[in-house]
Amino acid sequence: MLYLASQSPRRRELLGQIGEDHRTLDVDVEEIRQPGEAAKAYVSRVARDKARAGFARVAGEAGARVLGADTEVILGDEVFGKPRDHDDAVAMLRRLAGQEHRVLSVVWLVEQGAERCAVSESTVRFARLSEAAIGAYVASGECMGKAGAYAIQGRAATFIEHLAGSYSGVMGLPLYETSQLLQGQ
Ligand SMILES: Cc1cn([C@H]2C[C@H](O)[C@@H](COP(=O)(O)OP(=O)(O)OP(=O)(O)O)O2)c(=O)[nH]c1=O
Repeated sequence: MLYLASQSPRRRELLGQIGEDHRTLDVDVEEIRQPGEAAKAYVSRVARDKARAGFARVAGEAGARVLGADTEVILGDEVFGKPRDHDDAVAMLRRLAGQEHRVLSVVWLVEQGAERCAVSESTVRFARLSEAAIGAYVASGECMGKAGAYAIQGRAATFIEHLAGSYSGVMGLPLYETSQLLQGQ
Protein backbone atom coordinates (compact mmCIF):
# COMPACT_ATOMS: atom_id res chain seq x y z
CA MET A 1 0.00 0.00 0.00
CA LEU A 2 1.16 3.53 -0.84
CA TYR A 3 0.73 6.22 1.83
CA LEU A 4 1.00 9.99 1.52
CA ALA A 5 2.24 11.52 4.77
CA SER A 6 0.58 14.90 4.29
CA GLN A 7 -2.22 17.04 5.58
CA SER A 8 -2.11 19.17 2.44
CA PRO A 9 -5.32 18.90 0.40
CA ARG A 10 -3.31 19.93 -2.70
CA ARG A 11 -0.92 17.01 -2.36
CA ARG A 12 -3.76 14.53 -1.90
CA GLU A 13 -5.51 15.90 -4.98
CA LEU A 14 -2.32 15.88 -7.07
CA LEU A 15 -1.45 12.27 -6.22
CA GLY A 16 -5.03 11.30 -7.13
CA GLN A 17 -4.62 13.13 -10.47
CA ILE A 18 -2.04 10.60 -11.65
CA GLY A 19 -4.18 7.67 -10.55
CA GLU A 20 -1.98 6.54 -7.69
CA ASP A 21 -4.17 4.67 -5.26
CA HIS A 22 -3.13 5.75 -1.77
CA ARG A 23 -4.12 6.42 1.81
CA THR A 24 -3.10 9.51 3.73
CA LEU A 25 -1.36 9.80 7.08
CA ASP A 26 -1.50 12.93 9.22
CA VAL A 27 1.99 13.73 10.39
CA ASP A 28 3.21 16.81 12.20
CA VAL A 29 6.84 17.69 11.61
CA GLU A 30 8.53 20.85 12.89
CA GLU A 31 9.61 23.12 10.03
CA ILE A 32 12.49 25.13 11.43
CA ARG A 33 15.57 25.96 9.35
CA GLN A 34 18.83 25.51 11.26
CA PRO A 35 21.24 28.46 11.26
CA GLY A 36 23.45 28.18 8.18
CA GLU A 37 21.43 25.30 6.71
CA ALA A 38 21.29 25.59 2.89
CA ALA A 39 17.79 26.01 1.46
CA LYS A 40 17.84 22.75 -0.48
CA ALA A 41 19.20 20.78 2.48
CA TYR A 42 16.46 22.23 4.68
CA VAL A 43 13.58 21.43 2.28
CA SER A 44 14.93 17.91 1.76
CA ARG A 45 15.35 17.27 5.49
CA VAL A 46 11.79 18.35 6.28
CA ALA A 47 10.34 16.22 3.44
CA ARG A 48 12.35 13.21 4.63
CA ASP A 49 11.22 13.74 8.23
CA LYS A 50 7.58 13.73 7.07
CA ALA A 51 8.06 10.50 5.10
CA ARG A 52 9.94 8.86 7.99
CA ALA A 53 7.31 9.94 10.54
CA GLY A 54 4.65 8.41 8.31
CA PHE A 55 6.61 5.22 7.76
CA ALA A 56 7.08 4.79 11.52
CA ARG A 57 3.29 4.48 11.76
CA VAL A 58 2.90 1.76 9.11
CA ALA A 59 6.27 0.00 9.21
CA GLY A 60 4.57 -3.19 10.44
CA GLU A 61 2.64 -3.58 7.15
CA ALA A 62 4.33 -5.64 4.47
CA GLY A 63 4.99 -3.57 1.35
CA ALA A 64 4.13 -0.22 2.92
CA ARG A 65 5.62 2.76 1.05
CA VAL A 66 5.34 6.33 2.30
CA LEU A 67 5.70 9.60 0.40
CA GLY A 68 6.54 12.86 2.17
CA ALA A 69 7.04 16.25 0.53
CA ASP A 70 7.97 19.79 1.34
CA THR A 71 7.64 22.98 -0.71
CA GLU A 72 9.27 26.31 0.01
CA VAL A 73 9.61 29.62 -1.84
CA ILE A 74 13.16 30.92 -2.08
CA LEU A 75 14.12 34.52 -2.77
CA GLY A 76 17.87 35.02 -2.77
CA ASP A 77 18.99 33.30 0.41
CA GLU A 78 15.66 33.66 2.18
CA VAL A 79 13.22 30.80 2.57
CA PHE A 80 9.53 31.71 2.71
CA GLY A 81 7.36 29.06 4.31
CA LYS A 82 3.69 29.48 5.17
CA PRO A 83 2.84 32.96 6.50
CA ARG A 84 2.17 33.28 10.25
CA ASP A 85 -0.64 35.78 9.75
CA HIS A 86 -1.96 38.35 7.28
CA ASP A 87 0.81 40.89 8.04
CA ASP A 88 3.43 38.26 7.32
CA ALA A 89 1.64 37.37 4.07
CA VAL A 90 1.61 41.04 2.99
CA ALA A 91 5.35 41.32 3.75
CA MET A 92 6.13 38.18 1.68
CA LEU A 93 4.05 39.33 -1.30
CA ARG A 94 5.68 42.78 -1.25
CA ARG A 95 9.06 41.05 -1.49
CA LEU A 96 7.98 38.71 -4.30
CA ALA A 97 6.28 41.42 -6.40
CA GLY A 98 8.20 42.38 -9.55
CA GLN A 99 10.84 39.72 -8.83
CA GLU A 100 11.85 36.25 -9.88
CA HIS A 101 12.00 33.56 -7.17
CA ARG A 102 12.54 29.81 -6.99
CA VAL A 103 10.12 27.19 -5.70
CA LEU A 104 11.73 24.07 -4.34
CA SER A 105 9.74 20.87 -3.81
CA VAL A 106 11.43 17.75 -2.52
CA VAL A 107 9.70 14.37 -2.29
CA TRP A 108 10.96 11.37 -0.32
CA LEU A 109 9.79 7.78 -0.68
CA VAL A 110 10.50 5.64 2.37
CA GLU A 111 9.99 1.88 2.49
CA GLN A 112 11.55 -1.03 4.35
CA GLY A 113 15.30 -0.81 3.78
CA ALA A 114 15.23 2.04 1.27
CA GLU A 115 14.86 5.82 1.17
CA ARG A 116 14.98 7.74 -2.10
CA CYS A 117 14.19 11.30 -3.11
CA ALA A 118 13.36 13.51 -6.07
CA VAL A 119 13.83 17.26 -6.35
CA SER A 120 11.88 19.78 -8.39
CA GLU A 121 13.06 23.34 -8.80
CA SER A 122 11.01 25.97 -10.61
CA THR A 123 11.48 29.64 -11.35
CA VAL A 124 8.50 31.95 -11.03
CA ARG A 125 8.37 35.60 -12.05
CA PHE A 126 5.77 37.80 -10.39
CA ALA A 127 4.37 40.94 -11.98
CA ARG A 128 4.66 44.19 -10.07
CA LEU A 129 1.77 44.35 -7.61
CA SER A 130 0.03 47.40 -6.19
CA GLU A 131 -0.62 47.66 -2.47
CA ALA A 132 -4.32 47.41 -3.29
CA ALA A 133 -3.81 44.12 -5.18
CA ILE A 134 -1.76 42.65 -2.32
CA GLY A 135 -4.33 43.81 0.23
CA ALA A 136 -7.23 42.32 -1.71
CA TYR A 137 -5.39 39.03 -2.22
CA VAL A 138 -4.51 38.64 1.44
CA ALA A 139 -8.07 39.57 2.47
CA SER A 140 -9.32 36.69 0.29
CA GLY A 141 -7.56 34.32 2.71
CA GLU A 142 -6.02 32.25 -0.09
CA CYS A 143 -2.50 33.09 1.14
CA MET A 144 -2.81 31.11 4.36
CA GLY A 145 -1.26 27.65 4.49
CA LYS A 146 0.73 28.29 1.27
CA ALA A 147 4.48 28.67 1.00
CA GLY A 148 5.33 32.24 -0.02
CA ALA A 149 1.73 33.27 0.77
CA TYR A 150 0.37 32.50 -2.69
CA ALA A 151 -1.37 29.72 -4.60
CA ILE A 152 -0.53 29.29 -8.29
CA GLN A 153 -3.70 27.20 -8.62
CA GLY A 154 -5.84 30.04 -7.29
CA ARG A 155 -6.22 33.78 -7.78
CA ALA A 156 -2.45 34.25 -7.60
CA ALA A 157 -2.35 32.84 -11.15
CA THR A 158 -3.01 36.45 -12.17
CA PHE A 159 0.32 37.53 -10.59
CA ILE A 160 2.52 35.08 -12.47
CA GLU A 161 4.13 36.45 -15.63
CA HIS A 162 6.34 33.42 -16.22
CA LEU A 163 6.96 29.93 -14.90
CA ALA A 164 9.86 27.66 -15.82
CA GLY A 165 9.72 24.22 -14.25
CA SER A 166 6.87 22.21 -12.80
CA TYR A 167 3.37 23.60 -12.19
CA SER A 168 2.51 20.65 -9.93
CA GLY A 169 5.85 21.13 -8.15
CA VAL A 170 4.93 24.74 -7.32
CA MET A 171 1.54 23.52 -6.12
CA GLY A 172 3.22 21.08 -3.73
CA LEU A 173 3.84 17.69 -5.39
CA PRO A 174 5.88 17.48 -8.61
CA LEU A 175 4.04 14.80 -10.53
CA TYR A 176 6.64 13.81 -13.11
CA GLU A 177 9.33 13.41 -10.44
CA THR A 178 6.94 11.64 -8.07
CA SER A 179 5.90 9.13 -10.72
CA GLN A 180 9.56 8.45 -11.60
CA LEU A 181 10.24 7.87 -7.91
CA LEU A 182 7.32 5.44 -7.61
CA GLN A 183 8.48 3.55 -10.68
CA GLY A 184 11.90 3.16 -9.11
CA GLN A 185 13.62 5.34 -11.75
C1 LIG B 1 3.80 28.07 -3.79
C2 LIG B 1 2.55 27.29 -3.51
C3 LIG B 1 2.44 26.51 -2.37
N1 LIG B 1 1.29 25.82 -2.10
C4 LIG B 1 1.15 25.02 -0.87
C5 LIG B 1 1.56 23.54 -1.02
C6 LIG B 1 1.80 23.13 0.40
O1 LIG B 1 0.56 22.64 0.94
C7 LIG B 1 2.18 24.43 1.10
C8 LIG B 1 3.64 24.40 1.55
O2 LIG B 1 3.71 23.87 2.82
P1 LIG B 1 4.37 22.49 3.20
O3 LIG B 1 5.01 22.67 4.53
O4 LIG B 1 5.24 22.01 2.06
O5 LIG B 1 3.14 21.48 3.31
P2 LIG B 1 1.86 21.50 4.27
O6 LIG B 1 2.22 21.92 5.66
O7 LIG B 1 0.76 22.28 3.60
O8 LIG B 1 1.41 19.98 4.23
P3 LIG B 1 2.15 18.66 4.82
O9 LIG B 1 3.40 19.09 5.53
O10 LIG B 1 1.16 18.03 5.74
O11 LIG B 1 2.43 17.80 3.59
O12 LIG B 1 2.00 25.48 0.16
C9 LIG B 1 0.22 25.86 -2.98
O13 LIG B 1 -0.83 25.24 -2.72
N2 LIG B 1 0.31 26.62 -4.11
C10 LIG B 1 1.43 27.34 -4.43
O14 LIG B 1 1.47 28.00 -5.49
